[in-house]
Amino acid sequence: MKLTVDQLRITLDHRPILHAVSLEARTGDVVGLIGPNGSGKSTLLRAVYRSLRPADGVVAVGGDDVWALSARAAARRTAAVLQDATGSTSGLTVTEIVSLGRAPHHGLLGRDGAEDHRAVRDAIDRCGVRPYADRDYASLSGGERQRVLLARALAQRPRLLVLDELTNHLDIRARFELLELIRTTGVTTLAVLHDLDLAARLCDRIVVLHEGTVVAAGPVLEVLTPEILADVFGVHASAERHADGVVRLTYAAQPLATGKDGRLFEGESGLDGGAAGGIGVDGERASHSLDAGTM
Ligand SMILES: Nc1ncnc2c1ncn2[C@@H]1O[C@H](COP(=O)(O)OP(=O)(O)OP(=O)(O)O)[C@@H](O)[C@H]1O
Repeated sequence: MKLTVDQLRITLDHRPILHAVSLEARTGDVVGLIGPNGSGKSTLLRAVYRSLRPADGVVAVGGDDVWALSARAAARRTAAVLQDATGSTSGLTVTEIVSLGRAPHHGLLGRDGAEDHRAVRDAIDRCGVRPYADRDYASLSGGERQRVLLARALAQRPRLLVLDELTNHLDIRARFELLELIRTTGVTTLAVLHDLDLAARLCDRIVVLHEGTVVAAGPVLEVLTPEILADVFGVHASAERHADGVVRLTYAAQPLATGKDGRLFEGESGLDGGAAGGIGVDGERASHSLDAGTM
């Protein structure tokens, strides 16, 4: 299902956090949400999965405003995997946790039917958690837990998947496996990612959030430009599609220099003060030289 966020404004504790944010994820697309710490990514996700009501603006999934749907109806469409969001899991096994994903589909009696069992079995197998399906969830490692939480989300058979730093605890192989899995689900996905290389690999499109405003959105190579990477993330970097079809980023060894007030000095990125993103860029040059290195 298509996700549309239109002119979303969110204020928390009298502080405007999101300023008229608009974005779109077409049906089946994997859209990456990137931006520096505190730029508003998690807040935006909370609004998308209907845990935070916006002051203004609309979040629509499949064309319906999520706040016009019941919480249950919205949960049948959208599943979220959040950072360290385990909820109340004490004493539950992995299979029981994954089964919780079926709750929005249950009738009044709340009993699991054949379809529920199939969805749980499928999700457990797809996410590779079968070897510890009978273990106490609390006894799992961080990476194992993250797989289980993805399995719970997939058991929900959502039409929109919302992921907040899903790959945090995962080793490099597990990251690739999980990202590949997400791509093969065909479910529309909005994923917050800090690792820009992973974002470039996983995503059809990328949205860059900076200080609560969308400063760039579009296909990976159109968005991960040296100017955006310097202006928003404060690094010298460039993205390039390699012969194997994978987009990789090359970073300079050091970040851009910052002044005493935390503002970025202009390095070699050729930015001017009016560049997209709005970080103030002083006219001075960084005093150090930047060696190009590959990560
Ligand atoms: N309940 C709240 N009251 C006031 N400010 C809040 C509240 N929750 C979050 N914020 C602030 O909103 C801003 C955006 O936070 P958010 O968690 O959405 O950022 P983020 O981009 O997800 O950051 P990170 O990459 O560090 O996880 C931050 O400055 C944060 O301190």
